[in-house]
Amino acid sequence: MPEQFVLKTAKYGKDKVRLLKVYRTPQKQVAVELTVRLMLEGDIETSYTKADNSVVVTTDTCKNTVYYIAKHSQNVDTPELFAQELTQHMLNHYSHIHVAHAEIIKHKWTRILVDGKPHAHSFVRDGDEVQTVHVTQYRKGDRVECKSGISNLLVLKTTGSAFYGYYKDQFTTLPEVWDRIFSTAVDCTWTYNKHSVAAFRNIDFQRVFDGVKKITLETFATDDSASVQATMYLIQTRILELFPEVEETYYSLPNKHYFGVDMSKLAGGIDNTGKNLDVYQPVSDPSGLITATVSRKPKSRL
Ligand SMILES: O=c1[nH]c(=O)c2[nH]c(=O)[nH]c2[nH]1
Repeated sequence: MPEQFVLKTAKYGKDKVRLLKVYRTPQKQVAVELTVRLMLEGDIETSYTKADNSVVVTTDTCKNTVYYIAKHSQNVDTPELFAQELTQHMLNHYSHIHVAHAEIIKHKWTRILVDGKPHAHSFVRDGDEVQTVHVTQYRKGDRVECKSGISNLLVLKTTGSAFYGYYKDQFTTLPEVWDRIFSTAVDCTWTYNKHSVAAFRNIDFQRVFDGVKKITLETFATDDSASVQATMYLIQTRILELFPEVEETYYSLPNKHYFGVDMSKLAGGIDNTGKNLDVYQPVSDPSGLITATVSRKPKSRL
């Protein structure tokens, strides 16, 4: 190997391992559909630098392991726990693997309501959003890190959003508005501050997920929004206030613009402005993109 080069990072595994797990009881059945990426790091350098395959736990084995753990786990419905069971298995079985990552997308299947009651074994895809999880487990210190999230949660409000008072100079053409459409596709993640395996597995992940989604939707709906930035920060601080086990939140909100259609030259002139504005054109690009990470302040040392 040329002496002047160094292998700086190396990580490999299987991506897009898709599975449906069904838990059956006489009363009802539970369906969980996941897409899994399982990635490994460790003493694997020589497989890259010396064509030494003896250190390679094959990506095919990674795929088999996902199905093996899914077969035996009681926790596939809680992707954080299932992910940690995957990473634990890899660290237990392969002594030269020192870091394992399980990234999971949980697809939405909601029970169909029949006469108002959730059906025992039939489901509908009733939203575009997915639940996301990235668990990283380190052999060193038996440490678990977890980033849970929601992706592609589409929302829109038709009033209760303004944008004015922003910085203006000769490059500014945007008109100020006191009432506009606000629409976005929420992408967010949050991390937990419990890093030992035992403490991690005691977190009520479903409660946090439900709470984050509720805060996101209710704050979006009710905040008299001064900007995407201000509404986003309000959501993030409310999450940190309600869930002490959450250390940090990251939000990424595209500003999906809806502009009023100019009808002044249509059919002799139609007023679609001001109080008469009710026909909009969705403009998919370009779109604003607002992001922020909000975390707890480090505790000051006494
Ligand atoms: O909420 C907003 N934040 C911005 O930073 C911005 N910029 C822009 O053109 N429109 C908006 N809206």
